[in-house]
Amino acid sequence: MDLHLQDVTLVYPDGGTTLTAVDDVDLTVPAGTTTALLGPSGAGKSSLLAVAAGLTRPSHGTVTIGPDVVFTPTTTLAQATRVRLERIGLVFQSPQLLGSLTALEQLELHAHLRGRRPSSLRPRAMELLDAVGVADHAGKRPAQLSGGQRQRVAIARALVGRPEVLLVDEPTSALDHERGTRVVELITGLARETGAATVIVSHDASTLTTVDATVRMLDARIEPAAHLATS
Ligand SMILES: Nc1ncnc2c1ncn2[C@@H]1O[C@H](COP(=O)(O)OP(=O)(O)OP(=O)(O)O)[C@@H](O)[C@H]1O
Repeated sequence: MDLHLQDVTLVYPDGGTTLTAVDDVDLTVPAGTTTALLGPSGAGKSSLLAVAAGLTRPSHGTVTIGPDVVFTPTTTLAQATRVRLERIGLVFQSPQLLGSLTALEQLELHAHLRGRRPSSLRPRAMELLDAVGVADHAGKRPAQLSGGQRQRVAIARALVGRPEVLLVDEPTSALDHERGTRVVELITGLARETGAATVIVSHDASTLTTVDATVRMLDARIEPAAHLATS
């Protein structure tokens, strides 16, 4: 399903005044494609991702997945949580894995919480761990994995619920250039395979050689940029 943000504005209270973190943004991400969101610190990238994820209600505008308007200024916390659980995969800057679970168990628990049938969980979880190149480490806990391997487990975990939308915040910030490029390549490949409309927030344009489109945020607004994949 396509992800569509329409006329999205996000205003934070800021002491006695307000701060507009996202200002009237329109963004469409077609199903199965990856859009990179670039821009300087403070431009509003994480704020826009938080609105797309239903973690923050937009002050104005709507977020749509396929034909369904999912987030508006009046969406309740319960409604937003349900949409996030059922339709959206999130990967945060730090992988946020549970210390006591193995890599395989991280995925199984995640899928279970999203109501997937137990019989289908393990094969799908192993398939995804294999796709991100950590199948050999399925029985290891986070402390036994490298930073890059933990990031890969987090990406696999976000996809195990078969989300229609995948939102990834700074996946390469802790990685060197080569590993960062490979992680972006992995995400764009998985987006194509699974059909997830994917957004990657990044500081590092040099790792984004495989994305379908890139847009730049500046001072809370978005400006269209070149299609990297064809350049
Ligand atoms: N919870 C909040 N309350 C008030 N202001 C906020 C809040 N979160 C972010 N801001 C402000 O909103 C603006 C946009 O912040 P945001 O984190 O979205 O930018 P960013 O582009 O993701 O930056 P970075 O690349 O440094 O993560 C900044 O001016 C920031 O100070």
